[in-house]
Amino acid sequence: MTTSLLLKPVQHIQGTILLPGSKSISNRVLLIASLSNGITTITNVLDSDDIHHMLQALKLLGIHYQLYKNNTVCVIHGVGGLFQINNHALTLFLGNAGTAIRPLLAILSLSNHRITLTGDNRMHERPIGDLVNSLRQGGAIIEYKIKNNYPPILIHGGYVGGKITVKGNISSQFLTSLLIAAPLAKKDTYISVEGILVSQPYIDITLNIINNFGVTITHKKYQDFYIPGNQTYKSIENVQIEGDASSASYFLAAAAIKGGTVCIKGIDANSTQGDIEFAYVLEKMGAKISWGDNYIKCTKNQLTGIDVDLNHIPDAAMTIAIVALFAKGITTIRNIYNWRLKESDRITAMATELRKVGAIVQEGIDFISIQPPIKFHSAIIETYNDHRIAMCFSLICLSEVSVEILNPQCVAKTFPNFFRELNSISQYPIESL
Ligand SMILES: O=C(O)C1=C[C@@H](OP(=O)(O)O)[C@@H](O)[C@H](O)C1
Ligand SMILES: C=C(OP(=O)(O)O)C(=O)O
Repeated sequence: MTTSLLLKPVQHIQGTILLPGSKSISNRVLLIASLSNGITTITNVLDSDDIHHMLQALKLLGIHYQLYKNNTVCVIHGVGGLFQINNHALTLFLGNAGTAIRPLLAILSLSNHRITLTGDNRMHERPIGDLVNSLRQGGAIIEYKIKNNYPPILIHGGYVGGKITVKGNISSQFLTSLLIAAPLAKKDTYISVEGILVSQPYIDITLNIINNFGVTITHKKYQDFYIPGNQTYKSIENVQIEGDASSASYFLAAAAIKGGTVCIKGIDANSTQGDIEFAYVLEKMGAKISWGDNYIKCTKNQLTGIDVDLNHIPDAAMTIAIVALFAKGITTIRNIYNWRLKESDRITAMATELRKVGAIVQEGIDFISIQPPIKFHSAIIETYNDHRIAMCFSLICLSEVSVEILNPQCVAKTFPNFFRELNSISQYPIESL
């Protein structure tokens, strides 16, 4: 049965949001802490589906950890090397978490066993062939269980490193996965990136975390990477996860469209996440942004459409497509082909739903162009089981019409409390209370 959530028009936006931890950082730190040589205490861990899938997999792989404070604190007992797997024929279900299945594939290719990685239906449509090809170049034996290039996959191990190439144009998560595995490989690894590398700031997140766990990777302009093998990640006593910059985008946008002012706590200009750049894009569109120590503030102002390449911030870029509805003139978002390969075909999904609320939308293979509606249409929004479509379209309640969001629970992938948080900064007209 499909459930739905009706969001009534909001009159004003004002307040403070305390951000949950970053998905990208949480899953990387949980994995690397598990491979490290001691105990790591991680605070502000995100409590969401993507992280539960990683934690469940780590448990099945023999990692001991304790969770506290509603799963936001995790004490991990690292194994100081590869997983010590007792059950040699495991199946790990990873939902639709790209940040779980892809790095785990690379790490599990380093030891010998029979481990199947699988996920939900959409995961079986998300390509992983480029990563498998790179691992095979380094000796890995990996089989596709249903369809070539897609999960589920069966890993036999055999990966030793050496000279490999990886394609950069589909997902940066492939390179991230190779980088996380490389220090534990028997041989030194040389990775050469073929073609353009998409979503580059996520590589900085990876390099930064790897570096914090005591391993240095050298590279030339994100094209050629060198990683000595036979290394050990060194556990860190305490790691504090930054707030999630992609999740911040919805509240920054809400303020820009309908504020008042919203103060977002948990990130600032020093964030290691590329999606922090969203605030600068919003500023370019006209919003008033100010930065402080561990917070960003955004205040409403007249918004104007822009023409931008947002390849580097694909997740937060979706929120710009919604801000475009409230801006003067046309907004074009370019170089976003890989939107099509994520939780849904996000270019087609966004175009379809944006048209429902009255926008005139042009969709290309790698761009979307949005002309705002003269008058908003109240609509029932299909969310395609994509958390970001649900969170983006909830902002339609900042127009003069209500919006109904189908399957609102899908936000649990990265932000289970999203609607509660949005409500906490929303003020309603007296008559709708
Ligand atoms: O490495 C990461 O944490 C991520 C990288 C990005 O994916 P792509 O590199 O596939 O664009 C992003 O969309 C995803 O939500 C998280
Ligand atoms: C693309 C996303 O997720 P994943 O980490 O599964 O790729 C996302 O969160 O928008």
